[in-house]
Amino acid sequence: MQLKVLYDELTVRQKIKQMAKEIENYYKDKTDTIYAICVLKGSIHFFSELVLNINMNVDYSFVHVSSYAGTESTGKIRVKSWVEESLENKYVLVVEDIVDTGNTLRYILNYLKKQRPAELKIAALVEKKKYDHGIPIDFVGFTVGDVFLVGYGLDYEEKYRNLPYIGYLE
Ligand SMILES: O=P(O)(O)OC[C@H]1O[C@H](OP(=O)(O)OP(=O)(O)O)[C@H](O)[C@@H]1O
Ligand code: HPA
Repeated sequence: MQLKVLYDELTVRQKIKQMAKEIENYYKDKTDTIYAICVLKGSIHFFSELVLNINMNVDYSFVHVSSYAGTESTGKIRVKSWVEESLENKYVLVVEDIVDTGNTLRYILNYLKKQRPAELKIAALVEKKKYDHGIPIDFVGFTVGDVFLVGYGLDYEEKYRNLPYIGYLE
């Protein structure tokens, strides 16, 4: 398989800055603190870059879930760690690197909703339109079709996560 660049480093960083401004504008009249949840492992770089560019108070939390084998979703979500604090009355922003089948996000949202946050919003660096996942994403970076992406946190069998750009395997 050959690795090709889809969005170079500058394009990714500029997009994340733009998303950070959108997010800031959305929250600034609602709350003084965003409770951002990073979905590990894939969202690590997006999360870090995003919160560094949001000019308001952001509390961090992490969930670690996985469901992929190679390029296919197994459909079974394995939870490796979960949020420990109460989410009650918090302005929760779930930060995902990619929404593909939507299985991961659906699972996460289902549990987070039960914790009665004031609001539950979603930011995704990439939304894939291969399936109709049916989940409205509030803040989207890039929209792609049927292509398997790597880099900027996205992996293929744990490889390529640390590429500073988003590429695809052909
Ligand atoms: O919409 P879906 O089809 O569920 O795909 C999206 C999820 O898949 C990837 O995680 P993965 O399970 O590969 O774990 P990782 O984040 O540790 O790579 C990605 O980081 C998303 O969380
Ligand atoms: O395109 C992808 N790349 C890496 N991980 C993923 N998880 C869902 N879709 C993808």
